[in-house]
Amino acid sequence: MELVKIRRALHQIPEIGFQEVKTQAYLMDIISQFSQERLEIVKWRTGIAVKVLGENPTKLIGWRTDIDALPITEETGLEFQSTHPGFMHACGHDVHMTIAIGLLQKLIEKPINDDVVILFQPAEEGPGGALPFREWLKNEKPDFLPDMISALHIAPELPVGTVGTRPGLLFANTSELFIDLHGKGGHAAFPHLTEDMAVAAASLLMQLQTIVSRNVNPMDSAVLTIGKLSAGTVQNIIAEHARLEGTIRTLNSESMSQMKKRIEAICRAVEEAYICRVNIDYGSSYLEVNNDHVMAEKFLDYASQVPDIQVIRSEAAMTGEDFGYFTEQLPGVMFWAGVASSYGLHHAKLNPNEQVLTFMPDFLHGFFLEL
Ligand SMILES: CC(=O)N[C@@H](CCC[C@H](N)C(=O)O)C(=O)O
Repeated sequence: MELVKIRRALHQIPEIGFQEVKTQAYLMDIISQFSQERLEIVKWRTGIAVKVLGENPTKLIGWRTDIDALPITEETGLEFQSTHPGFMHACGHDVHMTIAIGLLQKLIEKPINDDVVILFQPAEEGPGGALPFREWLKNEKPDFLPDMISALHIAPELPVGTVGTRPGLLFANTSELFIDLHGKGGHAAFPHLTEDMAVAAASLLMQLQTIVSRNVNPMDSAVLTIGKLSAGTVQNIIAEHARLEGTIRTLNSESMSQMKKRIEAICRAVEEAYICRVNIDYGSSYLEVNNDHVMAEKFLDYASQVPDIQVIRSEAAMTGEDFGYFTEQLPGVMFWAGVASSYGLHHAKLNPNEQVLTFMPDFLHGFFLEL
């Protein structure tokens, strides 16, 4: 199968978490074109689990790919750009899925001893598919729950052919953050008769930015990003509603609770100061990704012996990944795979180099032989 063609087809139909209907149908169609002799397939919501039976299995090896996209309007200008206005595979999950398809093909053509399950998991960007998928496998399809699991994430800043990971903590603990402010709006000419939620939100945004610099231990690490701020309706009406949407990232759950306490205290103070109601919703949260030491070292060792592959020991990053729910209960390893794009993850011009598709399935097949 031509992987570039598959990646481009998937790139054209980006869908957000739990709406990956066309994506699931497309993947099912591709999977149905393979010899079915060694395959067992189950669907879970918009996801799929495909088991490839091995020659002489002693364990079930898992590979996870995420399948969802982001609400971003693509600006790459590529001939195969998104056909879904306002949505884009801006985090590389189209590349992840294609690599998984390539791996599936390799495993069918050259079965290994062990069984392998490939999980096509929805909703990584939100609200999180890993935890409910894991629980469903445990409760409903225990034969599809792997004994160990691995996954990759594209890294635009790394050259193609470079892979990197580290034993232990790789990615942060995350929580989404949605804050709504409600007050009395009114005519732009009579501010003294209103409570302006645009001003309250602006003040709140600035105060939230003091949490990392003033409340978090400088020897620890944390991020509080407000990615979206909206207020009001038109230019000459004082806003009665404002909304901040963001994310909190820490390296452990204690720092996460401490940051939430400070957010709540600041919101209470804003309520008082700006005479309004402030409602906080933490949306979904992800556990940190903790790589199993043995698997990560095995991966680094293996990769360092593969010709034309450069290996780095990565730093931990404040990225979030619901793959953390797999590493919570299973030995697992996640790694970065370079795709040399001048625009990064979550950017409307992200353009991963498709060269990665030419060797990654083989590389993973080789890694599975080492496990
Ligand atoms: C790999 C990656 O970019 N993951 C996302 C996960 C987002 C989780 C959630 N929606 C949040 O924003 O907290 C990331 O932004 O790191």
